[in-house]
Amino acid sequence: MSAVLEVKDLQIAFGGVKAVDGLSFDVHAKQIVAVIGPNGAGKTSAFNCITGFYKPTAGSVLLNGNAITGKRPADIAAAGVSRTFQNLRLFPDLTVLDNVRAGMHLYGGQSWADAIFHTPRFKRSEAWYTEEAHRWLDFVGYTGPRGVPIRNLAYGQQKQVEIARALARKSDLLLLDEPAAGLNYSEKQRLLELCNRIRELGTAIVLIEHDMGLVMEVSERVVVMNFGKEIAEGTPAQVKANPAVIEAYLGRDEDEEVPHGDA
Ligand SMILES: Nc1ncnc2c1ncn2[C@@H]1O[C@H](COP(=O)(O)OP(=O)(O)OP(=O)(O)O)[C@@H](O)[C@H]1O
Repeated sequence: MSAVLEVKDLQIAFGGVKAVDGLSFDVHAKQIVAVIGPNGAGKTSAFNCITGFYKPTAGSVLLNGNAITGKRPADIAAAGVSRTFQNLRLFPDLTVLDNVRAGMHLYGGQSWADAIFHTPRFKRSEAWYTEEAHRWLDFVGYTGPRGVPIRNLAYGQQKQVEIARALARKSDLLLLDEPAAGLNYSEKQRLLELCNRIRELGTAIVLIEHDMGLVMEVSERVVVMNFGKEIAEGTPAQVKANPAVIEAYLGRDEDEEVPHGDA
């Protein structure tokens, strides 16, 4: 079976800094791949290249065998890539429901005329968007209020809504940038279980994550970056035992976790 995502020798430089310097990995349907590495290793820059927020200096990105390298973020999203952000990017004044609905208009098929004249087609599809939004909020296990502005919610709830919004696009590939950051223990457990249910939908997941307990439990493969370079790739067990990985984390910042911890 061909890969959902193929990243080949991806590179991006900012002035003299090679933020990503030769990253290659594949992700297949129903696979969860983690990208780990110390702060500043280049993980988010890699996500930004894959999703079109940055134009790679070299290398290629293929989605279901088709090159999406350097395309605009909206085109890459429409092609089937959804993402969440390290610092949430929701519309703070829109309601929970409208934030999720906003994620769906990419593939809505409504015309301006439908929207202006509120045609039956428009009303039908608006009702459908609302139903779908509720369905995805249920799917992620969101139990908070749905008609209030998102800015009123606790951080963990906002993160759930961001994942619901990404899922509502029904993409083949979901990129999660530090989904466990700021979550408490039980929220992390629910996230782990959610990742497994997303996998069952047939969606491929790539996650950047510092919580090594979560990474080791949820991922099939782990890609390790340090100073822009890919220093290891393998199963969680292989990566944990890799001397280059242990070395990279020993030179880490105080607040980073070591991959052989079970936290
Ligand atoms: N837009 C940019 N302009 C200049 N330098 C950048 C830009 N984006 C990233 N960098 C640099 O690229 C390097 C990699 O940063 P990046 O944010 O990708 O790392 P990261 O692995 O995601 O780190 P963290 O775990 O802290 O989020 C860093 O040195 C960073 O300062």
